Amino acid sequence: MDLLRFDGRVAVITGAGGGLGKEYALLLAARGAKVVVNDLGSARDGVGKSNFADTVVKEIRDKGGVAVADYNSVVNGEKIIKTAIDNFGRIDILINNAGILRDKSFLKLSEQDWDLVHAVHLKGAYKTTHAAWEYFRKQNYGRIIMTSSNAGIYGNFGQTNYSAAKLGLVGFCYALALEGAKYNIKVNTIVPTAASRLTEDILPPDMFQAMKPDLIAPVVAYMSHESFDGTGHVIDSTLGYASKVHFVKSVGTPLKKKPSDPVTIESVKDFWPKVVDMNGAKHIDKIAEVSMDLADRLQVFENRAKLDGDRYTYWKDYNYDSKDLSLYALGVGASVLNPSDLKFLYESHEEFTALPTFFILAGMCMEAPLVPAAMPPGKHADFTNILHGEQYIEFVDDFPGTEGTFQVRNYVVDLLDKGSSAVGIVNSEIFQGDKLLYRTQQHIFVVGQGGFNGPRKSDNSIDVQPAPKRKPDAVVEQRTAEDQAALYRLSGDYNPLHIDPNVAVASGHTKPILHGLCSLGFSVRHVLAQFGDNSPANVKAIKARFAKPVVPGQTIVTEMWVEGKRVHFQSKLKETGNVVITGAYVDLKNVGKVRPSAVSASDSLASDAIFIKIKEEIGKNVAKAKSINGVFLYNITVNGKTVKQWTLDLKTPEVIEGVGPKADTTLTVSDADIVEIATGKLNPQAAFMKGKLKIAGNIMLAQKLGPLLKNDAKL
Ligand SMILES: CCCCCCC[C@@H](O)CC(=O)SCCNC(=O)CCNC(=O)[C@H](O)C(C)(C)COP(=O)(O)OP(=O)(O)OC[C@H]1O[C@@H](n2cnc3c(N)ncnc32)[C@H](O)[C@@H]1OP(=O)(O)O
Repeated sequence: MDLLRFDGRVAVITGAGGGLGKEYALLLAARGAKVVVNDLGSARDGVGKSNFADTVVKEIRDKGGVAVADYNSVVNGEKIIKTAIDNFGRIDILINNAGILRDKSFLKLSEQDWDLVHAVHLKGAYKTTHAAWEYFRKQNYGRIIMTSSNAGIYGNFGQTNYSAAKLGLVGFCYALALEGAKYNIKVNTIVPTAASRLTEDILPPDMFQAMKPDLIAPVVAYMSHESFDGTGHVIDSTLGYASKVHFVKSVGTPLKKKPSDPVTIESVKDFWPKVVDMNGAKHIDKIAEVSMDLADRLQVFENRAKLDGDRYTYWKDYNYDSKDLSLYALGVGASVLNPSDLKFLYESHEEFTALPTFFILAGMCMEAPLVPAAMPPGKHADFTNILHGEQYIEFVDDFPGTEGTFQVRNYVVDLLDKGSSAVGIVNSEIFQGDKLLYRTQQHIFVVGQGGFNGPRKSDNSIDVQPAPKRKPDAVVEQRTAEDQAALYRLSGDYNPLHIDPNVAVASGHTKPILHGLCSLGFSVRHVLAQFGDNSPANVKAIKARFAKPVVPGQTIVTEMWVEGKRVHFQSKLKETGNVVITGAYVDLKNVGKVRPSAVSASDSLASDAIFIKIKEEIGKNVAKAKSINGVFLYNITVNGKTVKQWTLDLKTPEVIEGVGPKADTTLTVSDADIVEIATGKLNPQAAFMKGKLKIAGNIMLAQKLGPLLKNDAKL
């Protein structure tokens, strides 16, 4: 990297007779700047005189640098700037470093102590800066450094005068940075902690030794360089470390429940914990954003109150298109390895459609803090303590299409007190124009925030239903991927609990957990494929409770029971046996053919059809395929005796038992072709491209079968 040089630049450094100022002067001079070494030469209380500046100038000159000494007080800042102009004809860099202390506890602090400290730090910086400003503006170039202090930012006992002046410099820097922006004048602030005349008997001796000013000088020099583009930054630096400091503002709260309520001293008291709750606090960059931010929050508040009086209500628009559907389907485990999933993944598929659970997303209200706002005084809800407890969706009109815009009304219907925890019940109604398409209900479990004497039950709650006490009618298992939550979150639930290990641990988990809706998406796919003809439009309603967390990578085992048009289900983890979804059901319009759960029914049917044809072609007896956990076992028999046996392993983590191409679709479309592919007479890729074959899964199956069957045909 090229050295950052200051050739041709003139720097004025106040208080440069020792400590930090001296280091700045030495470093800038060594890199080619002409330097005005200003120092009044007094002790740290501003009393006395010495010739420190000459010593520094000599050191610079001895090393071949260019410098002049200046003994004016910063209170006469214009004289210091004149020294630069008289000697070097210009000024490019101004480092306001001079300072004094008059430390006393506030009771003993005199007005003179106050004024003197302000005169040197704040007024001194004003005087030098004001004098330099006209030059900076004319030449369209300037670099200004203010010097603040941790005492100003955090306050320090016995330094009320100094703390006030030092924070004043931060405000000065922020405002001046705005005024200088269009003239290429960058104004920044250093918050140094270093060994200097100001700190020598304040810091412990060991620390005093380690806090060398020369570790801070490069930071200040960089911020003074022409390549430095930042402005309005406050940079804390010590011990060779630097960090940015800025203010943050809490999310805050309206001080009333509804817009029509008055703000009273009591309501302020009630809402105070939310006023000072710093979870989700953010930095605001510009003064204009303060009012914009407030307007946004008040808008949410107004929206919340729309239509529903006392309820916390929030209206929003929700847009989606085919890409959202495919991304969601991938997030809940659909895969091209599973031919019957293609219609959820491929927008050109002739049956392309959304999974029914996709539509739950419109009702998820991540952007408006509905449950947090509904919490009673002294209780709070945020991403560190909420868990998705239950979910319901009910389609009341036609199944929605593959793209659209909805108008969504979300509101909290009840806040339940479960003793140690709270449960917020959030209803959503999803409209297109005036038409209600469907509704959802979420139970948001707020860990540890109960005990506010609220109701335990709600008439508005759509409750889970226990599964029958008999062996399940079907079981489907599917492993989730390690990256499942990382993929699922891209559908809009960016709760860090699902990806950030630190947040997960802070919320009491050992690692990030899967979104409840992701596990639900898996299980509902299983139910749909098993009993719903794999047709989302066949679904009327879905309900589930998330009983235990799932970790990405675990295997979801969905157990199903058919009772009329209701398919009860529960989901277990294969690895632990834990039941993770309970009391769940899918209400169907029509229950499809009930398929045996142990065999991948549709794949088996497709391959059976192939075998019948193969039998005709090769004149051999081919036994029916059997499937054990997705591995097909085929027997070639001659005169009742097995002469050859082979397996076709369709099992991948993503292939689901019980889900495959619909047998009838497959066979009517490509019956003869499959045989031709299997016996190597037809190139499946070409057939697919010509649109002759529509279901890619058959191609996969035939491709795998082809070589095997060819060999078998030779028997
Ligand atoms: C603001 C923006 C909104 C966005 C929301 C969604 C954001 C998402 O990113 C968040 C997620 O996806 S989190 C992941 C999915 N959820 C989970 O993993 C939760 C799993 N469940 C559990 O751990 C426990 O059931 C647990 C901890 C929930 C409860 O266990 P326990 O404390 O042991 O409860 P228990 O003693 O059994 O019961 C106490 C009372 O609570 C009711 N209850 C239990 N589980 C519930 C649940 N899951 N949902 C709703 N209510 C539940 C019980 O019925 C009982 O009440 P009562 O005595 O009145 O019957």
